Amino acid sequence: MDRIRIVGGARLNGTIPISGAKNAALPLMIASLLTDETLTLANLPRLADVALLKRILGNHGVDMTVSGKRIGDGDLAGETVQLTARTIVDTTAPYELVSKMRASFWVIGPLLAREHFAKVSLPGGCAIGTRPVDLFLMALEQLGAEIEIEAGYVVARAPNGLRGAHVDFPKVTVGATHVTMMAATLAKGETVITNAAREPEIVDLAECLIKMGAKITGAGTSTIRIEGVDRLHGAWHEVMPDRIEAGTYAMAVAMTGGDVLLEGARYDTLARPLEILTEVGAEVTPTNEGIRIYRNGADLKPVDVTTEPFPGFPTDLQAQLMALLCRAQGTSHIRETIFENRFMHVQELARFGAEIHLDGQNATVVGVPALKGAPVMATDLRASVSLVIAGLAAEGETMVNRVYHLDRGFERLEDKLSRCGATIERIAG
Ligand SMILES: CC(=O)N[C@H]1[C@@H](OP(=O)(O)OP(=O)(O)OC[C@H]2O[C@@H](n3ccc(=O)[nH]c3=O)[C@H](O)[C@@H]2O)O[C@H](CO)[C@@H](O)[C@@H]1O
Ligand SMILES: C=C(OP(=O)(O)O)C(=O)O
Repeated sequence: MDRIRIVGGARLNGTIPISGAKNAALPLMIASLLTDETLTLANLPRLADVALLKRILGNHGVDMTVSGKRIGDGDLAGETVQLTARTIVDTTAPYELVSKMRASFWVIGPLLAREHFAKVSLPGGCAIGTRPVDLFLMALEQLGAEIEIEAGYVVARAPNGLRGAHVDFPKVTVGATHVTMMAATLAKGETVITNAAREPEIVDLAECLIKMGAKITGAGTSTIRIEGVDRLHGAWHEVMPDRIEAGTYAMAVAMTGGDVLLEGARYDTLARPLEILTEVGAEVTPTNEGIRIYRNGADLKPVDVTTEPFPGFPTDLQAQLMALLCRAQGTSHIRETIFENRFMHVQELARFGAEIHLDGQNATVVGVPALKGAPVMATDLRASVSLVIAGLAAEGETMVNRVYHLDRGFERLEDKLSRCGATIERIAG
C-alpha cells in the first residue's frame, strides 16, 4: 500500500491547477446511460473513483474512448472521454463494484428511466455515517417505480415507464437530487423537486442534461422543474472545477503561509469557506485566472463553523478546516450537521499534538503553538487530506498511511504540492 511522506515547515508558493470535480464528474458520467448517442466529457479528473465508475458503466454497456490531449508525464490536464451507451447490455450493478463507491448507486435513476428496470446493490463509500438510500427510493416510488429490496439489492421496476410527480425531500440530499433529476428527464409529464440540493454539482449536471435535450429549470435553487422528453441526445460538456480540491489547497496555504494561485477555481462555488478563511487570517483574492490565497506569518484566528448544505460551509471541507484551526491562537468550535460519524480525523490529528475535544456532533479545537510530524492513518477521503495539511505545517516528518483514500479524490496531490515548494513524496509499497 502506498504511503505519503512529508517533511513539514515549507511555505507554499506558486500555482496549483484545479482539476475537474469528482462529485460532478461521477453523475455526469452516469448521465451517459440516458442516451444511445455519445456524451463527451472534457476535464475528467484522473481519480480512482472515476476509474471505478468506468468499470461499472462498462458493465452496463457504455463504450468509452479517451480523446483528450496528454502532453506527457508532467501534464496536469484532465481527460476528454467519449461515453456511448448504444444499448444497455446489463441492468444489474453488482455488489462487488457498487460497494466500493456510494455514487455508483446513482445508476439506478438512468437505468430505470431508460430500461424501466434496474437491479442495483446497496451502496458503500466513505465510512462517515450510516448513509441510507431511503430518500432515493421515496423519490423513485413517487415517479411510479415499484421497489423491492432482495438480498442486498434494490430491484426497481417501472413497466409502463416513469411519470412526473412532485418530489418533496424532507432533508437536502445531493445524491437523491441528482438521481431524481436524471430519472425525471425521461418521465412522462412534469416533475417538481422541492427542497432540492443547491450544490454547484447539481447545476453542472443540469447544464449537461439540458445540452442533451432535457427540459430543466431552477437547478441551483430549492425548486427544480423537469418536463420529461421522449429521448435525449449526445452532447459535449466540460466538468466544473473541483471546489473541494480548491478549498483544501486554500486551507493548506492558510496554514503553512505563502502565496498560491488556485488556477481555474471558481469563487462563486466557495464563497462561504473563503469567507471563513478570511476570518481566520488569510487574504483571498478572486482573479481572472482563479483564486489567490496569501498569508504572511500573522497569527491564525479561531472561528466557529457549522457544516450545512450549499451555500453553507461544506462537510467535505470540515476535516481540512479542523487541521488548520489546530494552529489558531485560541479556541474554535466546529459543528458537523451532515454526517453523524465524520470526526475520524480527530484521533489522528491528536498524533500531531492537536488538542480537540468531541461532544457528539460538536468539536472544540484548542489551538496549540506547534504541531509535530507523526505516522498517521487515513480513514476516509477528506480525513486523509486533513492529515496531509497538518503534516505540511508540522515540524519534522509525517508518514500518511492508507493513501488509497486520497487517490479517490485528489489528482496528483504530491505533484501539485511539491511544485509549490512542499517536501512531499509518495512511497510505493
Ligand atoms: C459523490 C458525492 O457527490 N458525494 C457527496 C454527496 O454525498 P451524498 O449525495 O451521498 O450525500 P447526501 O447529500 O445525500 O447526504 C446528506 C444527508 O442526507 C442523508 N440521506 C441521504 C440520502 C438518503 O436517501 N437518506 C438520507 O438520510 C445522508 O445520510 C446525510 O446525512 O453530498 C455530500 C454532502 O454534501 C458530500 O459529503 C459528498 O461528498
Ligand atoms: C464523502 C465523499 O465521497 P462519497 O460520497 O463518494 O463517499 C467525499 O467526496 O468527500
